[in-house]
Amino acid sequence: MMERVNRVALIGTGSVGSSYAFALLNQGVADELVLIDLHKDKAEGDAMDLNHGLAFAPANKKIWFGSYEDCELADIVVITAGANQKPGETRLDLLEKNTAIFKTIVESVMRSGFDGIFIVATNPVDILTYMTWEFSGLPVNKVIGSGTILDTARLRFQLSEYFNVDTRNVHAYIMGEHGDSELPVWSHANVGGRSVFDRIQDHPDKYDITDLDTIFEQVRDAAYHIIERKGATHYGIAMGLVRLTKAVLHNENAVLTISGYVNGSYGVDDLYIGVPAIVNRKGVTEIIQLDLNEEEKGKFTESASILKTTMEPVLKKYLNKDPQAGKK
Ligand SMILES: NC(=O)C1=CN([C@@H]2O[C@H](COP(=O)(O)OP(=O)(O)OC[C@H]3O[C@@H](n4cnc5c(N)ncnc54)[C@H](O)[C@@H]3O)[C@@H](O)[C@H]2O)C=CC1
Ligand SMILES: CC(=O)C(=O)O
Repeated sequence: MMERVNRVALIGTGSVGSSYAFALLNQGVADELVLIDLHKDKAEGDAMDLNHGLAFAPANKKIWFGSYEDCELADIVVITAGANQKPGETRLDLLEKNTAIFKTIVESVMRSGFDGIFIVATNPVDILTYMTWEFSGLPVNKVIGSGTILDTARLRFQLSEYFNVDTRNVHAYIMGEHGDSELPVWSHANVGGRSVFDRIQDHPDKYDITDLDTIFEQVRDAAYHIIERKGATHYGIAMGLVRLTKAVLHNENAVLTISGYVNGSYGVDDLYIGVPAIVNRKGVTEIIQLDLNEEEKGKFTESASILKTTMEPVLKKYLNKDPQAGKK
């Protein structure tokens, strides 16, 4: 019996989108990839360019420049379209213009008859994931934001440099807003199974607990540092999005820090926010409830409250909804 081919539709082939398409092709993850962008020439040019790499790709794939009708048969629609931060701008500053863009995009995707999984990366990602869920009418498990997947990868990298251990043996999460109010979950961070606190105590000559603050600042502010230098960040998030795509298409039950719908856990209601979650072919099947310490709980609640307050104007304007109303 022939296995059904899987299809990813990518909306937005700018820096993040085209890097994602390139990484997806190189890792041989999707059978079909359709590229869609308001700037049609860019999407068409990318499709042509990527097709010229097929001879060197791990498997034969189909890539084309398409339209919203192609989303009907897509397993996943990845959205990386919209404005990015200019130097000095925060992610939250992008809310108004990107919500307007998302309304058009998500409604166009849904008109095609799409019934797959949305993966959202555009900023502010937590709020735009919420808006995608509302605009689409799909169940919460089928709408996923990249959340703190990139921040978690940045934290693992910084810790791996500090402790001189392979990044893949460092386990630590960033939770909360993908943005300035995010938090490191030190209480569950470990290197090769040994907690970061124990590891620091094991080598007091080399390590100091106060260095963790500097490590976190580097993670939280990484996007600003990169944007100052080259105008955008795209490779890290592109690889994070491929990781998420693979978790869905390969039904992995992978634990990733994504922007998931939280309604009751972590003391938060009716919000998309960065949390560890189990991801498989159905999307997000479980938000993992960690035992955060008091300081972490406080920071998570504060981050959630910042997101709620920030999203108030778009909830009112587009959905006539009061974000403080709580549980649905
Ligand atoms: N979640 C994360 O961790 C990260 C998120 N981002 C975000 O990703 C988004 C994209 O960033 P870049 O790729 O650097 O921007 P970019 O400006 O290079 O690309 C944006 C693309 O969106 C397209 N677009 C705009 N309106 C559209 C519409 N209505 N329909 C279809 N396509 C449309 C543009 O033509 C352009 O090709 C930004 O919001 C950025 O902040 C960036 C890095 C990391
Ligand atoms: C731009 C952005 O969201 C990031 O690199 O984290």
